[in-house]
Amino acid sequence: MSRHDPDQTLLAKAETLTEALPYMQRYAGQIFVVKYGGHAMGDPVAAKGFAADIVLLKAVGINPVVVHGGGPQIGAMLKKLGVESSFVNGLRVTDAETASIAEMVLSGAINKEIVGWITRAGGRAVGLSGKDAGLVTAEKVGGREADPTRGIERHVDLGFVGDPVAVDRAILDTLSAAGVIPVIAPIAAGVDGATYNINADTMAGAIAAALGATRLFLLTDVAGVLDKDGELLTDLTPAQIEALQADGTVTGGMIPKLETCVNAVKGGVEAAVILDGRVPHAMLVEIFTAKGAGTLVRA
Ligand SMILES: Nc1ncnc2c1ncn2[C@@H]1O[C@H](COP(=O)(O)OP(=O)(O)O)[C@@H](O)[C@H]1O
Ligand SMILES: CC(=O)N[C@@H](CCC(=O)OP(=O)(O)O)C(=O)O
Repeated sequence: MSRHDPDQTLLAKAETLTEALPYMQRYAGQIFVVKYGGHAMGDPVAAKGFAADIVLLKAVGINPVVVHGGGPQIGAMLKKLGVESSFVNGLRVTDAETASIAEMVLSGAINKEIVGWITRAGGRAVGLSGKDAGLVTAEKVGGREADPTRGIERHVDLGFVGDPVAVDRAILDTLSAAGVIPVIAPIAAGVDGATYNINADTMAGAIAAALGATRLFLLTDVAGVLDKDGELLTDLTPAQIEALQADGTVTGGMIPKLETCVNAVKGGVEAAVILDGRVPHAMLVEIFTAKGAGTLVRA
């Protein structure tokens, strides 16, 4: 066969590229915030694929901003060090020792690992946390939980758990303009100078809203939001999400995730997508094909 004979496989690949072209043109210059969850990053092959996808976004003119989690990895380190840990409504109760271990795992180990993956995939990445260049300022959250004995909610002190209350985007704009992909750990300083541990979904949502991002991607370990029969819900509005929470279809870690999506789209993000970070190139399918992947939340 000559080098120029038509090859159906190659033609299909070329068609994939032409199908992607209108999306590349539409999204060039826009910001996509990608949250990479601790559960999604477990598999090294998937992690490599994730890094290649991020580098591809940058190569076609999109400005990706990565915010990562690491809940399971913090849990493993706390266990190794013999420190007890508990969660209230999906948030880790964080005393001073836990905050320092969370910072070590998130800003130290995981952040640099992701920067390494992106570098090996041919991109240029810089790792930072909310502390760097005053990117994010945190405020202590007021935790609440149900009191089963009295049938009402009671106040619980979550310690050094923070909510992002201000985002200074200057450092992100500088990095993006220099062709660098920012990789952000969900740790920030409070106005009181203390170190706060922030839920990574919440951190990603606040950064996406502050940047006026076109998309917020939350990469996790399920195909998206599932209904009571386990079927994927491909599109949701804030009103539908409220109903899913009220009837108990959505529980556990999916609750703060959907709240983040609702806050992001109400805060000006065009759409937020929850999708499976373990499925190779799920994000590319969602961005560059008509079919899409995961659950898309729109105002
Ligand atoms: N209706 C639902 N659809 C999909 N996942 C759900 C639903 N309700 C609860 N979940 C749970 O939410 C989890 C995702 O949240 P979480 O474990 O916090 O992810 P991550 O660590 O990636 O942030 C899923 O693995 C699933 O167990
Ligand atoms: C306050 C709080 O809960 N912080 C989280 C931060 C990491 C995180 O959110 O990681 P995932 O996205 O992998 O769950 C924690 O300590 O686990």
